[in-house]
Amino acid sequence: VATVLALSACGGTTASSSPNAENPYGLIQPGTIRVASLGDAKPYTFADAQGNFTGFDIELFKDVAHRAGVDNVVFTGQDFSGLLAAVANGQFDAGVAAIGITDKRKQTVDFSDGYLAGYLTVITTKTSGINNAEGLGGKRLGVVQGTLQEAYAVKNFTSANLVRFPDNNTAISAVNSGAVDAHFLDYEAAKAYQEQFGLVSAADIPSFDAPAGFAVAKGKTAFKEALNKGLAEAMEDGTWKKLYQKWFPGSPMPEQYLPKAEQTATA
Ligand SMILES: NC(=O)CC[C@H](NC[C@@]1(O)OC[C@@H](O)[C@@H](O)[C@@H]1O)C(=O)O
Repeated sequence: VATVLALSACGGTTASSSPNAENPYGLIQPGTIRVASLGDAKPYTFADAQGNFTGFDIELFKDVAHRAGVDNVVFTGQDFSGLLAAVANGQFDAGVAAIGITDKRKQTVDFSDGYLAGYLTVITTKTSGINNAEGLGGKRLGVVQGTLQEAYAVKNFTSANLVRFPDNNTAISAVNSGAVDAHFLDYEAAKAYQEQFGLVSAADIPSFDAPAGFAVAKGKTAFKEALNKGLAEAMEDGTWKKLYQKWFPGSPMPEQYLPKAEQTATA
């Protein structure tokens, strides 16, 4: 009996992560998708007043998961810097947090198809005197550890003094307290913080070559394909457009995620 118990215990923890008939997507817990996300990247993903995760990325993922046959999705907030490793080592089934798809990141995880392409934005106070990227020279610039903003700033804002933070909230607190002169984050999150704290935008850097995708552990092919199929359906039936207009009202809408019939024939 001891042997059988030992085997079943072992099977209960490791076997479930490899796909099989009962668990075609190789989920940690069959029937539930465990997602690593962020609590402070509003309106992409954030915890609302009731502590529930919501936002564009969250609602799109839940829609896609539903189309893949899974309605039980559990979100956990964590620092961005450890998020991809946590997905890669099987702590989570997916990572959903406006995560730009890059070749470097593909060394750690696989990604779904892209679902959002936009800008990286530098925000600052009205009195900092920073009005563009050149104005960052000699200034303290906040970045969240592990983001594309960090990589971009290291390469391009060489005369700025980079200050690394675990998340946006701590970086924005540092801007508001004067501990840093500016913060470098995603465009829509920057807009939300501008409205909340009266901050202003100093530069918008296009990041269309790294659209956001859902991160999944390498080798979870059936899961990744199910997510891609759901994404394509959500784009074609206008769900993507509805969510974009809900969460990013007034922002220019990238065409490539609209229903085919609404895409102007680009040359
Ligand atoms: N949630 C975060 O802090 C992620 C920050 C950063 N996001 C970049 C991005 O994916 O944001 C959504 C879209 O604008 C993408 O074009 C962009 O690369 C990154 O992937 O590193």
